[in-house]
Amino acid sequence: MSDTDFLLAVEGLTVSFDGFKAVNDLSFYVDEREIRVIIGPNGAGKTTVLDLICGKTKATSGSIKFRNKELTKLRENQIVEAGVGRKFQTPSIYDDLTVFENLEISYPRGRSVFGALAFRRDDAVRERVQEIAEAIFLSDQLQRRADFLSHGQKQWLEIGMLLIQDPDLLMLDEPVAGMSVSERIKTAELLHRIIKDRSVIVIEHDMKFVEDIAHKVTVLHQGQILAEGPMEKIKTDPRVIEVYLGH
Ligand SMILES: Nc1ncnc2c1ncn2[C@@H]1O[C@H](COP(=O)(O)OP(=O)(O)OP(=O)(O)O)[C@@H](O)[C@H]1O
Repeated sequence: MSDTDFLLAVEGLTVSFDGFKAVNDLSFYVDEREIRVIIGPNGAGKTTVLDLICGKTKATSGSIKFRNKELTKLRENQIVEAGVGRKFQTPSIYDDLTVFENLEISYPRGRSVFGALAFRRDDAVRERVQEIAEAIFLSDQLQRRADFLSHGQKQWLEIGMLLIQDPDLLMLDEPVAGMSVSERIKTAELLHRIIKDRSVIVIEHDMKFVEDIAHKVTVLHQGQILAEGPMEKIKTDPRVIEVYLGH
């Protein structure tokens, strides 16, 4: 297949579990600096799509090109190194560490194998932690143990732990589940700010939040695309209302 200008090009992607095609000949394309939201009923294949992109699940057939690099042949850690970050539904932060420490341990390991310039790196790490903490609304919580944070703050911290690795594509599975209204608004703000130099794919069920963030919405149904486009169009699409929004 030819090279594309898209950040992510998914083509003919299929995964079959014991003959059941959870994702079935799926193709979609994500632009640079785009927020793409994937919606659809339970079991539509949304989480499986993210699992395929990050290499947690191997495709049966099809292609996933990220900056024209084929991801289906790579291992999970190679996909992370290529610049793809993934946040799962349940936070995987270290409860007994502070916010600072959680961010610090997520800072990507330097290329200097011998630890040269370590003291300069420390400064760089501190600066970067500070910068990320500000972006995720936690700069006044740096010395707080993570288990004392609110549910929403924990979600932000985990986003911060991915952001500190500076991924070009960030994938979030229901990031605002369980958040208060004001936390949801701040999360939308956060996403709009971080796409200055990356793209984001979000799985979401909260339609108000989808409206606030999505540049484009992809509606999945039975492992295939039912509809795709801006939210204003998706909202009024009779097929989407029938299988999802109307419920
Ligand atoms: N490892 C697996 N083995 C067998 N079946 C699987 C596996 N992973 C997912 N499935 C099936 O694939 C289908 C799609 O699941 P998936 O979790 O991707 O849906 P979803 O759209 O994310 O749903 P939800 O909104 O409920 O999270 C489901 O029928 C699920 O049972």
